[in-house]
Amino acid sequence: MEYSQHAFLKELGITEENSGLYNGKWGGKGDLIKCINPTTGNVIATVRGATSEEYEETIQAMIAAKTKWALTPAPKRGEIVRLIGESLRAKIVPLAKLISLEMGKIFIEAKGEVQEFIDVCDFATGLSRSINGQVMPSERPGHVLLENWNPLGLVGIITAFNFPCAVLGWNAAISLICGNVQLWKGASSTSLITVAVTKIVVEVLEKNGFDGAICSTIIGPGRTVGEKMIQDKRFGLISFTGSTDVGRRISQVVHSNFGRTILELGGNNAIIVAEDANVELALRAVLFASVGTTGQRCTTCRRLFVHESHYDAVLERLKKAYSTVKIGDPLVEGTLVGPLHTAAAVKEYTEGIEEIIKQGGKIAYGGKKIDRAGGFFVEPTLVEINHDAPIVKTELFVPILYVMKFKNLDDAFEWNNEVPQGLSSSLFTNNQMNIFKWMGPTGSDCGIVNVNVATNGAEIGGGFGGHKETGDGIESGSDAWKQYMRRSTCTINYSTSMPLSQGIEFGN
Ligand SMILES: NC(=O)c1ccc[n+]([C@@H]2O[C@H](COP(=O)([O-])OP(=O)(O)OC[C@H]3O[C@@H](n4cnc5c(N)ncnc54)[C@H](O)[C@@H]3O)[C@@H](O)[C@H]2O)c1
Repeated sequence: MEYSQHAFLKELGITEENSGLYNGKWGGKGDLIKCINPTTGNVIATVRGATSEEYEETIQAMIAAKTKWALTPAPKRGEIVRLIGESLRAKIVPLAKLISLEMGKIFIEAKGEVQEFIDVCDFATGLSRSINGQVMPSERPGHVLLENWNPLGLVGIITAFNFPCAVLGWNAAISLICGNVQLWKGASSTSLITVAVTKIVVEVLEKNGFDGAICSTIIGPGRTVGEKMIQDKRFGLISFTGSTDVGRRISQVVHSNFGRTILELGGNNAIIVAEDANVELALRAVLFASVGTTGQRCTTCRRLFVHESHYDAVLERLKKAYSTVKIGDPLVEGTLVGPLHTAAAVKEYTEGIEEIIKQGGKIAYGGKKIDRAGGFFVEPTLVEINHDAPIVKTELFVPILYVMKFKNLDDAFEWNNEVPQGLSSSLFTNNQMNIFKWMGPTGSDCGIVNVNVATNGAEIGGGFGGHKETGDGIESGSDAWKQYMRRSTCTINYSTSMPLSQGIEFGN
């Protein structure tokens, strides 16, 4: 085991063998999970997952904790979330190192991921003093018509491997100020990060006299623990971040029980470089958006549409940029591209390359697995291919960028929208007519519609989410909080008469 080589693990309370369940107390009597370092392929440490009995115990602990938390005034809940943000600030370096070590993204991006959680905590703290309902004019004399928002109760949060810390934050910070108790299931392959983040969060709750079960965590496979969660009608919301295939299953199960979901699923994001674009700006954005996080962001740029007047130059410049990108250990300064997360992802990459060639694609740069002492490394890859090749319409969760030429901007808009996914999209242009068209009804059909900015790297103040097969619901900023609460419309009669709405006279 590599455990002893990484001194920062101790600062996070990680040991060689860790408990994978927290519900007010630590447990975990289930299967042993070996946590792998994708840079070396070696085991870092182990986590013991939870059993079915422990799942039920956890739900009972959450139910027991729910009323006190729901009755705690929202600004007080906001103060707890602020303190969680402070604790994350204090641990940002070791936590970011752990994210690099276990997930594989470079340190600077890992630090940004923890910062994102901190930012959402700040946002949610402010929000805890401003979540509000409307007061509407009543049509009846002596009546008040208003809406009131209450907590949902139990919220299930299931997250993906690629943002093993921030996605919890997007959900948890908002859900907590809304008065819910939560059960978090992270991806099994990032279990050490789940344990470390849980320790930081629950320490704040316990120090401040709250039951740690408010933020429960369960570690285990999707097909067992995840399935239990989605079939459990006691959850008022299942917020799921992950692949479209799993999201489809979750949608079917939860919605068949009339449950509520937030589904943040796969993307297939495009950047369009128009004839009048600032090409230098676009090139910088494309590089970050296509090779950043080794192509494993939901918002990674996978399709690049370049106006024919810039096509050859852009492709040449990209080839050059790709050839200078430093690939290696994500914890070493200067590395820009770390490993893929798993051996399975390397297989997805090599099989993807074979399929691309079968479908007429031409490898313009890269295309090969890198043999590097046990690690899961591949070359970031540029491909020339037709916009409507079937593979272009799927999400390969690896660093492969399809580069395509267009003549008319309207065609590029149409191609942006022709895929089943609808997460993020960017247009590089200096023409205001293009900008407003891009944002309007005949423009991009995505949830994130950018101009002269990359497809990735969203700010937390805006609502984050997509459309079509990317799922529904938004997380983080804007009015995402409404999804974590139950709206009630309340009519209050403060008169001594009983007028009916719509002017109905009943039995008078
Ligand atoms: N739209 C977004 O905001 C967003 C953000 C991050 C990642 N993603 C997407 O996530 C995917 C990559 O992540 P991944 O490989 O971890 O995804 P995944 O779908 O394989 O797993 C996600 C989570 O679902 C759990 N799970 C699996 N089967 C389940 C089941 N039957 N019931 C309940 N839970 C189950 C897993 O254990 C894991 O915790 C990509 O498609 C990416 O685009 C989307």
